[in-house]
Amino acid sequence: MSLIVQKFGGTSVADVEKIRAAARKAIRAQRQGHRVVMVVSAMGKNTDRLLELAQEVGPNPPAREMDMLLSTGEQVSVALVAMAINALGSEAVSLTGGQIGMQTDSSFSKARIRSISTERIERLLDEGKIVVAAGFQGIDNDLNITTLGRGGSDTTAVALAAVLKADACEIYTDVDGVYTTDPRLLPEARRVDVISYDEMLELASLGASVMHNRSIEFAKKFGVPIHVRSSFSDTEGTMIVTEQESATAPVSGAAMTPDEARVTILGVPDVPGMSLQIFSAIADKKIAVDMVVQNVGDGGKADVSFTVRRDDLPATLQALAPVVDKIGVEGVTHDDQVSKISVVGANMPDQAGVASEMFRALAGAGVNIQMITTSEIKISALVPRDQASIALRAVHEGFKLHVKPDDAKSWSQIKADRESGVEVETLISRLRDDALEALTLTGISVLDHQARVTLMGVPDRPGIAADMFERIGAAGISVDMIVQGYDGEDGSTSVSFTVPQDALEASLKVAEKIAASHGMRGVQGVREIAKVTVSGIGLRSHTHVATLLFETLAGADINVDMISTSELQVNAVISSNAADTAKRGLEKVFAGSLG
Ligand SMILES: Nc1ncnc2c1ncn2[C@@H]1O[C@H](COP(=O)(O)OP(=O)(O)O)[C@@H](O)[C@H]1O
Ligand SMILES: N[C@@H](CC(=O)OP(=O)(O)O)C(=O)O
Repeated sequence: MSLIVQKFGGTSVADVEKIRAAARKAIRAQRQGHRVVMVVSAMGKNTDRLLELAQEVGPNPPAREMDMLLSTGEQVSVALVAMAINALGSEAVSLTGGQIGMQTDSSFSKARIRSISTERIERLLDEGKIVVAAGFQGIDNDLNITTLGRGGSDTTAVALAAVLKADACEIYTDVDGVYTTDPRLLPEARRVDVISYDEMLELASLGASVMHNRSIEFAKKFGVPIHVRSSFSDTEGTMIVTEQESATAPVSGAAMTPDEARVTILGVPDVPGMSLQIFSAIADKKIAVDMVVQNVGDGGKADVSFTVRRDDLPATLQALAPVVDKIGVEGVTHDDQVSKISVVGANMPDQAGVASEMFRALAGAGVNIQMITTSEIKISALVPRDQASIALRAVHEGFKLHVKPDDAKSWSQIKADRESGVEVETLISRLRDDALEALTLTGISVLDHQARVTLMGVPDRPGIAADMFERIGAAGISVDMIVQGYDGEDGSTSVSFTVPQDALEASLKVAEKIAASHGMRGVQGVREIAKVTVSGIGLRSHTHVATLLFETLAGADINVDMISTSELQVNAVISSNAADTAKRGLEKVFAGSLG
């Protein structure tokens, strides 16, 4: 008998009528012959209300008590959903996270799942019951209640689908699928039939709140197909699977993270270990650092810029104060009026000019780009917050995301193309019962024979990045990593990018011309660099990967020139002659996580 996991988010159980509608969906699935496990979130905005209540009682509530409080939201809704099912004539049993045997670590408010025991659920299903499980919560070794982080019910659902080897995992929500961008922000956004795990993982961590990013890590790791669909209709939604919708479209989705803050540390001594000191001080405070750009400045000094969530800015500055004093920098600037706009596309690595197209779209809308980072399948630009909405619309329009690509495939076509279910079987056999959410790395690689070009004193105004990368593209040079920092002192920034070593001369020639036409300070070229890449699943949520990378490189006296991070990769550009040492060091450090 097939098994379906159905997850209902807060908006889908916001009132009694919606609870009844959710109950009817589960009953219908059961009457169609499926065994049904529901995962339910707290009603409507209940979690927000509980958070406000805690703040009213006093500042800085203990993390353990917060989880105790927040978990009550789900306890209310599972009981009501089970009652609704019983009232409609079917049998249901509600279970808390502890009762479904959801064992987590003890990181309150962001606990990771260790294991799930399925016996009780299976027994109840065998008895013909619908199991209504509380999303978002678990218990640690000491039976403390933990929560998985905001939006974590998606992760509960996908994890349950994985361990129960469910035939389907349906995420019911208030939109009828995944769109090319948040349809509430951009009504012209298009619903996609299919999106790949990699694309959804990046989009989810870049602001597409429709899915919790860790649920996609799970789905990718264990090959769980996810169906995102509407609670309020029966239309087919979006399938999140290994495959992507189009084999040619350079960009599949765009996202905005509105509340970001930028911090720039000016004049950091350009010697090994500096980044480590800076970022480990911040990591110690459990603050997630996002876009990291290190620009090689003049005279052996570097400017290090990064972004954090706007709420985390005060704590970040506090954590930095002793470090910057110790290492002796020239100054620290910050701006909490910035937003991040990102585009994501699995076909990006095969196509030149995607970055310049994004920069052109932003320039066309008069948007000034303050920072840029690129990685394998995403490009992010930091923009002033008051321009964020026009920036999102501009990139959505620029890449014609409202238009379905000619070669777009439907889920049924993709399914038909699949040879067999073998791949899923092998993935499921990788289930490890003791550390379901443990870090999984897929490789450590070195891309050697690269060169770096840096343009210094780049004027901080709209259109410069677009012009720069269009001219480089027109010269037939393919650019890999791009980073643009922000120094905020004299209003100029610097931009670095990597190219194959044999394209260095040509790149420098174009760069000199660009520098002359925009009155830039100068151009620097470095031959013999290499990009070291750690690849895996969910690397941004496993924040210690970047810290360990810095630590390992600093420990081997290796200086990091450029950095970029994404959900799939952490990249560091270093000198070619240090590449082997770096690779060996990293392989040793990450030995336990390499799959
Ligand atoms: N790319 C996207 N596609 C669809 N919805 C998105 C996207 N990005 C953000 N969203 C937002 O996600 C919302 C659904 O997530 P959420 O409010 O957490 O629902 P739930 O309560 O069901 O978990 C939608 O209403 C939509 O505004
Ligand atoms: N109730 C929790 C968990 C959750 O996943 O909710 P939702 O499914 O409504 O995003 C929260 O608000 O974060």
